[in-house]
Amino acid sequence: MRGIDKRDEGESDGERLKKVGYERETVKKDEGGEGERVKKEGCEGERVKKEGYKGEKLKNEEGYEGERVKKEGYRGEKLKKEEGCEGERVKKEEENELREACGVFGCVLANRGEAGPVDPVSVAQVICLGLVALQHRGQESAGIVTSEGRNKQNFNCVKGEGLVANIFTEDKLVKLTGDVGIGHSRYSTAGGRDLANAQPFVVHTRHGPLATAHNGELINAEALRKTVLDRGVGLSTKSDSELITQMLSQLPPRGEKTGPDWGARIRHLMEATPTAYSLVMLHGDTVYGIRDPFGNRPLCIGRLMPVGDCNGTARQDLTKPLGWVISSESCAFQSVGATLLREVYPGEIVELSPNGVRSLDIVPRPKPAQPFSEAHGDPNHSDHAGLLQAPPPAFCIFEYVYFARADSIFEGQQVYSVRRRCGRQLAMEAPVEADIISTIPESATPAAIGFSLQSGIPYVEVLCKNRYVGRSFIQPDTRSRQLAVAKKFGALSENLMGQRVVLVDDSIVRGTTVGPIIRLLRQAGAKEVHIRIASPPLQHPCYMGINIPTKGELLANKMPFDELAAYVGANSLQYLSIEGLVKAVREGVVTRNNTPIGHCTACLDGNYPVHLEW
Ligand SMILES: O=P(O)(O)OC[C@H]1O[C@H](OP(=O)(O)OP(=O)(O)O)[C@H](O)[C@@H]1O
Ligand SMILES: NC(=O)CC[C@H](N)C(=O)O
Repeated sequence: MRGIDKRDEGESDGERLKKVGYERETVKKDEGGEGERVKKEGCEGERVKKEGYKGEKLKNEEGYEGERVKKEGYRGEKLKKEEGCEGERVKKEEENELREACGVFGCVLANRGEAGPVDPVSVAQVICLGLVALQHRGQESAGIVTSEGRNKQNFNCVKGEGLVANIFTEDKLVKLTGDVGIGHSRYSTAGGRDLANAQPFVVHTRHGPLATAHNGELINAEALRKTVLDRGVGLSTKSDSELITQMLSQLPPRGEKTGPDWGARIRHLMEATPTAYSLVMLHGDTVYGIRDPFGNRPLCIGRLMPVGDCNGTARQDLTKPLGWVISSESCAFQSVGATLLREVYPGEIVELSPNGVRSLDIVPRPKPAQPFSEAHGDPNHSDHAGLLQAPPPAFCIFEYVYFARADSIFEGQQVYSVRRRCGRQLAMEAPVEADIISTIPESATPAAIGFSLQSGIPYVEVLCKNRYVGRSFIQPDTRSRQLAVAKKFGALSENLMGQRVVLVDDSIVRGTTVGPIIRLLRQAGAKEVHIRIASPPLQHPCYMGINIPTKGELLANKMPFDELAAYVGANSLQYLSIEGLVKAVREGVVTRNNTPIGHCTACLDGNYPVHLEW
């Protein structure tokens, strides 16, 4: 067996967590403030204890001082109803790619008090670096908004179209002053791709400016939009994210007695829309992190740590965080010098302020028997007991398969490890006699390695990837898409000449990639090419933040599975089963106290986590 790192095999949970930097927190005083941190065990930190909805006492979390702590058109317009099945997206040429979700990022510098001098940290720089690390999630536009504190009536804001590094040049970053801010990198799912729809969105409220950045797509955006417009509030775009910002600027149903009650406002929003969103929201000197009750999109919190001097003589206390960061994926923490604190729980509202991190609330998932509109229409609705009967979370399983960066951590496990397990599982489900196992770089590489480990067939690279060609292609026609594949890959002919090759990919969407690559390998001398896909067939559209082409364009829907191999020119083609994928994912999930686990597999089996009311 060549080219395989076997060190990872057979490791314990603890070893794995240690290796990936996942923290098992213990009570520790003096973490960026006076309070004690909540003891956490593994991925599932302690849920806040609540005494009623308003005025509840919340346990301190992270150094908190006090005791209390696409296009034009909406989803409905984009869909055409089909008899007896969920709506299908209206075909739009530029929507035909499997495209990523957006990336959100936020940063707050700590109130250091007597802690002594620290190296200056530019929040704008931190957010910019964070967005570069999240670039794979969205490449259409990006934005950063910073705040200079509670009493300022304006935010600093820079937005632009294209890649993060091209937008945030030095001259732009210096204008983004302030010790707190949020950022966004976007792939559109609602509203156009242009600058008008770039995020964060900013509105001026009676309590000063408010900014939000959103990853996801509201399943009931059309109804919410109507509600907002019926109140006489105008919207400047068709973006569901602007809608969120508008809803947050409104008073909660019970009003506010002294100043803004952001917890109540956010909760009101969450009760009005169950999924899909992970949000960062900026007001004054505080960033709020919000994850929808189904936890469909990822969100995690990190500590921004001092970096020691090059000569090893630290000029500052390395144990005290410089601040806190919040991100769609933990991969961004490494880039900014932060460590993962924990993931935000499904339904949780967290507050990151100069005093630390605290959990404000956890909003339950609506019970399936209870129509969603009834639950949120009732002002007395605070059915925490109902949590037990609520449906399980629905974290997007495709984050593991394709979207996320392999070094990110979800549910206490590294994405890379999950992908490798998928490859192992695939080798068990769909073995094949061959000489070498290889990958279509790069999301599929861990799965190919897993396949190799399981089968005992060596892993050998057969494709050279041009690193300057982007991850996904937005090409207007089939010829451009096929040439795009040729532009991206070259064959390593000496590695594959006369070989029976098993080529592992993470997914097939339209089949644009796999066919030309098979031809490339055959022309380079491959004797046989067997395709193994480390995910089940993609057969249904996603309405929760990922642009998946129409049903009719998905290769898996075009013909019976046993005809696919011949269609793409492979000797054989097989997919991982849904059960196999779920098993590979859940094997490494770290939970606490029987906290429910759940994943959204709607794009694979059509089981959407919430009944779609159209
Ligand atoms: O069937 P298709 O329509 O061709 O789409 C599927 C392909 O798209 C993705 O590659 P991409 O280049 O986006 O990402 P990667 O480099 O991260 O693997 C994915 O990894 C598949 O190879
Ligand atoms: N991909 C996403 O998460 C998109 C967020 C939001 N719906 C938008 O279109 O801007």
